[in-house]
Amino acid sequence: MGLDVWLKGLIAVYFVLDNIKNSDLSIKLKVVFIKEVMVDGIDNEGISDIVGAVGGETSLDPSCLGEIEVNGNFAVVEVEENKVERLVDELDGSKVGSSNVNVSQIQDSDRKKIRSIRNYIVEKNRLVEMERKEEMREHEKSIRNLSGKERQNKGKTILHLSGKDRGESLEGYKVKFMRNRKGEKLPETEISVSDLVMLSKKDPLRDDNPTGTVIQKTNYSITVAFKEKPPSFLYGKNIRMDLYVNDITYQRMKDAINKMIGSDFNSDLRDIIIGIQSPKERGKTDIEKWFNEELNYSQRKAVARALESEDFHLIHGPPGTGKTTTAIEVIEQAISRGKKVLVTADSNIAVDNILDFLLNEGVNAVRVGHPARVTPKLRKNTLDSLIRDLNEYKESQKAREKAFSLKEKQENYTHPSGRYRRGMSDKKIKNLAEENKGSRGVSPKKIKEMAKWIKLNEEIDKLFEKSDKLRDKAVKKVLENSDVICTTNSTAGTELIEQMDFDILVIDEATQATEPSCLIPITHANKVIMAGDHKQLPPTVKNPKAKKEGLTETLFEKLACKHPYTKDLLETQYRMNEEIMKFPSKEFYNGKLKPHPSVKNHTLKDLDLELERIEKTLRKLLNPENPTIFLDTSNLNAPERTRKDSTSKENPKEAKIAKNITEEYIKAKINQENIAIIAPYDDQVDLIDRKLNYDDLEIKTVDGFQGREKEIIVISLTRSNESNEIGFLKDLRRLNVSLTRSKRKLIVIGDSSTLRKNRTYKRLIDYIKNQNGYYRI
Ligand SMILES: Nc1ncnc2c1ncn2[C@@H]1O[C@H](COP(=O)(O)OP(=O)(O)OP(=O)(O)O)[C@@H](O)[C@H]1O
Repeated sequence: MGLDVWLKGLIAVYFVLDNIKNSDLSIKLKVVFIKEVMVDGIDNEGISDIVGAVGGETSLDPSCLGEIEVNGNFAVVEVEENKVERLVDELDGSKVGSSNVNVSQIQDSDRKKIRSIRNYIVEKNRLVEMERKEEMREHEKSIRNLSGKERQNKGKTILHLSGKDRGESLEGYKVKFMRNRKGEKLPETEISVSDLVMLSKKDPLRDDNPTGTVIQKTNYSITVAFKEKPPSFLYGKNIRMDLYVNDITYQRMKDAINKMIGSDFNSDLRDIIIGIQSPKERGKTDIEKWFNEELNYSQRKAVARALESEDFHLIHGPPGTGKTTTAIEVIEQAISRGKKVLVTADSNIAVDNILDFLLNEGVNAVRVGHPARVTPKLRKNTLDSLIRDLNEYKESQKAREKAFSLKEKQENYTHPSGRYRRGMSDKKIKNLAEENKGSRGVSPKKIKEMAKWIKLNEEIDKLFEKSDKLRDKAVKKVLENSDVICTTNSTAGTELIEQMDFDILVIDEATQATEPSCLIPITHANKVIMAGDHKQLPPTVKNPKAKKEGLTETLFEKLACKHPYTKDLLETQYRMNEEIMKFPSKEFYNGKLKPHPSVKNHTLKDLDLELERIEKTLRKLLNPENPTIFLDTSNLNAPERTRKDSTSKENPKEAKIAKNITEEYIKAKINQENIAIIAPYDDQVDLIDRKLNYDDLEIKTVDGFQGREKEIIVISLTRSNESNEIGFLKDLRRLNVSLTRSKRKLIVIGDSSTLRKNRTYKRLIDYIKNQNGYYRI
């Protein structure tokens, strides 16, 4: 038996059956030390592409490879140790399939770390994909289960449209859609400016139907911008428009997750996110000048500590404590230290809110995003608008216009299609034309025409290329000259800022964004400051399994729990009367909230109500000097009910009470804009909404009212049943949001016998009783 042994390390063992000659069995045992290399930058390539690349691009035999594990855009490949150097040398920078890859050896000490990164990437991609599929499923289900007409009645579809070409602009190729019948108004619809829509002719489920963004809407027309040239069927009749799912955000989340393995991601930030490293010790920052002199102690402390931190800092801002105000000071201080700042939030509204603050402070900020999704008054600050003033952009437009006019001219000549081309190359056609010759049965005249077409085409291509380059230059100029770039988390994944790096990223409303969503801007950042409140509602996740498995746990919350010292609590609130504040402060913020003196004792009394107009029996209840009221319906027999096919709840008697209270206040000359009615359930909101008809009165779900405030808030808790079920009222973050929206008066309507079974609700009722605000009806 011949035995060869290399005993450098005992990792892989090959048994090679050797010299099998009749019964003379010889076993050659070869022990090979195996190393791992990382192949980073693959796109859709798989194991066979990697094996193929080793065979094709290197001088190695692929049999030197062991196990290959592909994850997203990287792969970990086992290789015989003595081949590692050659593999890295020869494959690094070359191609695997159609991707250029970086190849590096994985050091033994890095192996554990890489496993953690790999697990994180696989896990987060899985959750994002679950959620993406859920959204698609919901959309498809609705299209399958409802007729076009039914969807139109629900405001999700518009039927019988016909498109008109409205040319090309920065927003893309524009098509204006109107009803087939001239002059017919559009039906009432949810589809509005900035929505993504899908257009179809016969089958709204075809996956090649074009999608675009609504850029303008009137009573008679909707104009949509398409990124790609739209198909001509849109200019026919009976086109259908459906509200669609925005898939690009999911793609960007996955791209950001996959980037965590490569050099594109700051490794300290990555390791903290993944949980294998702790945030670093802070430096020391002296702040000589405050941009906002009114900042209170806890806000100043948070600003200083945010500037001092090396990697992550969290500003925990309970309701009305000035999270955004504090974040603005951080940004201004950072700019004054010569830093470049990226500011994001999950929603366009939140980005516009912080941009508005910044512009009022005179900060040089630009908004990146589709102008249709930006508040009209801020549109002049969008990138699209700012580049228009630059010569580069003007030149780019000129080149584009010229290209289009050449395209028109081109139509006069014969297109070198298969029929006339007959296998001839462009060069050959041009040569023949110069020599005034025909060929392959094509006349010299046709050859000349085709040559002209080809030359024009070359000119057009050059013009488009020039136009794109000039436009890119203009974009770069605006972005480089701005101190701050504001955009949504999702749009931080746009190619416009792909190459940019920022010293500091500020994410506002960070507890409303999923972790994968925050990763998109973090790929550009060296340090991250997040403002949010994890005691309020988390981001909405539709897939119940993804929710259960952690997609609602935000990065803010994860870091706040794991590294509490990275977090500063803002303690002074500028919204609620002290009596309204006390209960949520005790329950959710360890009693740390303090009312600013300007709000501590404010009540409805300051608003000059005409109380004599309020019905006598209700005067005590609506008493302006009493800030918190609980109206108990337990003696009233006011049960909840469930609509057919609905998972939501409604409570007609509570709806009636909410209506009466609100109308009494309106009678007493409270401005409608100062009141809101909120309820945890959609169906209850809908029921109340149908009972009241005031233009400026807001009736919203609790979730939809997060981040907002009113002088008076009426809450209808809705649940009332024999089994004392309170459903998703059990999520106390929802209770926290409900109780912290009002400035001067909070009226809670609910059935104490159902609610009291939950200890927190019981304490709430007892607290209001103690404040003399409890009434049984
Ligand atoms: N130091 C301060 N002095 C005076 N007013 C302040 C101060 N800080 C914040 N405010 C005021 O408090 C209000 C809430 O501030 P801001 O919008 O920054 O809070 P927020 O925490 O982001 O709000 P929300 O809880 O609604 O998300 C604003 O009207 C703001 O001007």
